[in-house]
Amino acid sequence: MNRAVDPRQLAMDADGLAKGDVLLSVKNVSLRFGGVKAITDISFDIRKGEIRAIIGPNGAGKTSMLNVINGFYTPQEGTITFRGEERKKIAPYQAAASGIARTFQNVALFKGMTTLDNIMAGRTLAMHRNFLWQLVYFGPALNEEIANRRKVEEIIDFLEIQHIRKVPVGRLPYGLQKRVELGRALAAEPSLLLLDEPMAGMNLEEKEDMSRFILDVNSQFGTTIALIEHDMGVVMDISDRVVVLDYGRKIGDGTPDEVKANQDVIDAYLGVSHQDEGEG
Ligand SMILES: Nc1ncnc2c1ncn2[C@@H]1O[C@H](COP(=O)(O)OP(=O)(O)OP(=O)(O)O)[C@@H](O)[C@H]1O
Repeated sequence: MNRAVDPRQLAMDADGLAKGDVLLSVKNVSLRFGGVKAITDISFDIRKGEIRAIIGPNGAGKTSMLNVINGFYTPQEGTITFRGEERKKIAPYQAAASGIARTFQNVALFKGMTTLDNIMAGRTLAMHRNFLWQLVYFGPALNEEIANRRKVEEIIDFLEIQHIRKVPVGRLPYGLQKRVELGRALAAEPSLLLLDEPMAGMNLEEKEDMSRFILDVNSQFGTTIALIEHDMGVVMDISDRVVVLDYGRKIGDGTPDEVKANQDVIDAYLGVSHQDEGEG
């Protein structure tokens, strides 16, 4: 008998989700530091295959939200559901092992190590074999090492950083360090990539390059991306959907056009220049 194949099935990958399915959902999350309410009762979701931006003024709770998603902080209330698994608490290494990778506001790399070694370090997470296994099964372990190196070289080619592969990252300009950090996160082959201000401190050309790489990671690797970014031009250009926070609360959620037309968002954030705000 010839059974009809669900076309969505063909688009599914290892996690059993198709493009557009909910990959991660944040439900009624609240996070406090003593008396400071960093996040208050926030809910939103991230769909597989999309680029989702989280925006808002300084102190709105954006980084705290990423830290909840990847297990750095445990919220006092609410839950996170990732690939259908609901959880209240997860350790960062478990989040990483389950397919969530991230970059940081201030580049987090081993500054004395080369580009190649930093990206190789990011690959460690994808190595499933432990040291004892490698001792006993030297041959397969060697093959795994070769496969890992191949993947790392693929990422280096993809990010166009061949010329700096042997350079210690501490000697690189900031824009390139950010690109290496993206490579380090990609090396783990994440299904969800969290980027905390990937364009911060970059000039226009570097921002354009980074935007292109983010779009290419999304389209070529199929990686779902959630990013925090203050450059509204970039956010509105590259994001599928945007969630807007203000004083720890969600005040808007939708496509870039919907968010741009949302009066609460205009009043709280888009109406004032972020620059002016920081200087005030
Ligand atoms: N570890 C912490 N201890 C105490 N308060 C914190 C901590 N982390 C964040 N906060 C507070 O929580 C609130 C939200 O901070 P958060 O860094 O998440 O905002 P943000 O939107 O990422 O800001 P920015 O755009 O400036 O990075 C702020 O009032 C901040 O001072």
